[in-house]
Amino acid sequence: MNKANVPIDKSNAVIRIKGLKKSFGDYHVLRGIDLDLYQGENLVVLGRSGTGKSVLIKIISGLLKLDEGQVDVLGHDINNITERELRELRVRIGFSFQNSALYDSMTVRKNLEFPLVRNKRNLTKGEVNTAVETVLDAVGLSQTINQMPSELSGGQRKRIGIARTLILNPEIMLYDEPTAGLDPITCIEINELINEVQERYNTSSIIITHDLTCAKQTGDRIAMLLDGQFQRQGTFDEVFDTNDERVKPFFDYNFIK
Ligand SMILES: Nc1ncnc2c1ncn2[C@@H]1O[C@H](COP(=O)(O)OP(=O)(O)OP(=O)(O)O)[C@@H](O)[C@H]1O
Repeated sequence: MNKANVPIDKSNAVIRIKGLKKSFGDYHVLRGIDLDLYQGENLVVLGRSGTGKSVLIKIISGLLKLDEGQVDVLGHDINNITERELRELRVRIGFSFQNSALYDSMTVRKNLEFPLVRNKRNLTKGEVNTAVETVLDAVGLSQTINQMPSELSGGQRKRIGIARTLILNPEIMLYDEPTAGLDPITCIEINELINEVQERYNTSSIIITHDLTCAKQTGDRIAMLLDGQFQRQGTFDEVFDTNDERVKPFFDYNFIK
């Protein structure tokens, strides 16, 4: 699969992180993170379990306080922001969680309407319907509109979860292990969807994954978290062109060498 040729604006960082540190007691998880996410870019974050990828996402979305450093998201200093500004900022960020976080007792339509009705109260019924239909078309699942989540496959649930975040037209997408638990063909379809979202919605995304096929297919740039810092950054081939024993096993395991 060829990655879409989406223009990336390197003069415009939608997320700018400088010298970020975060510890829990004596455990120094993030030890001086520097990272920019550029407008239009898919940035893949790799790292072993427990290296702090989720902590990083939680800090970016204001769910966790940082200890030291500077984190700017869409022009807001996340450490100096009111609760109201933070709520408004979060609407501009789409989260795709591992478990898709759908409401089991609601149809696909109701699941998609929910964030819209909660965040944009003055929409007409017709506008809500159009938004639901547009976003379902974008994820290729128009036919599921009246189904319950329990009737969908894992891959379809993942798509509906992504549709539910897209319905608010986010500027930034944060994907937490988007292909975890899916079969290889569905993984490739989700990778393609991530690229379609980048193209169609003009989003800038951080994709956390252990899946190097996902990294290779979706990432314009790869950043690898090692010992609390992004010590390797670049294209997929640049990051893995190394004999570093902290890096090589990732590649060898994923591609069975
Ligand atoms: N609220 C918290 N209180 C104490 N320790 C925490 C807290 N949140 C995270 N940690 C610790 O920080 C470390 C990094 O956790 P994090 O969930 O970010 O890892 P991760 O890189 O996302 O791992 P995985 O790939 O397994 O999801 C872990 O050792 C975890 O136990």
